[in-house]
Amino acid sequence: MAEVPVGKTKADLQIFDTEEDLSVSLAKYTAELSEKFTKERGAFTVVVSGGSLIKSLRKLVESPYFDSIDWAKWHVFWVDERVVPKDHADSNYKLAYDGFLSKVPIPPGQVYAINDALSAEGAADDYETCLKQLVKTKVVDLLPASGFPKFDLMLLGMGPDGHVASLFPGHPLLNENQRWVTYIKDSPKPPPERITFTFPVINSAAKIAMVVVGAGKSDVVRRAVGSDTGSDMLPVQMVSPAVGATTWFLDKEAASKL
Ligand SMILES: O=C(O)[C@H](O)[C@@H](O)[C@H](O)[C@H](O)COP(=O)(O)O
Repeated sequence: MAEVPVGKTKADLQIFDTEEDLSVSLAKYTAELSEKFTKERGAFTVVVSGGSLIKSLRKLVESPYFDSIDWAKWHVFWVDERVVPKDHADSNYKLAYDGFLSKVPIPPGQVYAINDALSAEGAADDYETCLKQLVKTKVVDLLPASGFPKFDLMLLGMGPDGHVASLFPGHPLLNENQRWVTYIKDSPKPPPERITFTFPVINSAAKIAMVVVGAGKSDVVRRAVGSDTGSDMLPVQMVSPAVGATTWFLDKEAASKL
């Protein structure tokens, strides 16, 4: 595993021959963190994105992880969600439920979907209120230095334009530094209305896994973890945990321009 400078911090870089190999390693990494945080905190707070990431979590529902993980300690959140009903084809909840959550015994009350009856603004407020409550009850950790929630693990994907969560290149939301959860109504990637964690929350996480697969992302991977810094800072280049660590899981196509 190589350590490379990314933004202000260093990140571990793992490159796999195939996405299949990547998914095996991602399951091992996640299971080890589940054990560590469950032991340390009595809970494991996991944040997922939408997109291809969910498919790459498939090994967690297989042996040996299905049996060894203490699923009852898991609390699952979304780094971003589309403002659509939970049974809509565009829903990140539905994607994660169908591909992962329906196959593991996480207590349903510990799976924090957005309130799909609300507007984008209302759903962002509601999700932030829910997180604040969970910080109060110490289910979610707090990073005292930042005053933002410190999730144990964020499993993030990256778009071919370098977006993470629903934080898109050049968008004013990149500079949001007060809110924990905010909303966007003009997402360049459809559907347009979404809610998203902000950078201060992402960068307060204990561990971040950036999971990126395919040749279509190789240029942005080079900008993000290579020496090619370019002019404008891409959202993915702003992923820079204050006290935590980032691990990149790349297949060889995504890493082909490094
Ligand atoms: O709701 C979303 O659109 C996602 O959360 C988004 O941020 C995603 O993670 C990236 O776009 C990567 O998606 P792919 O891995 O499918 O390219």
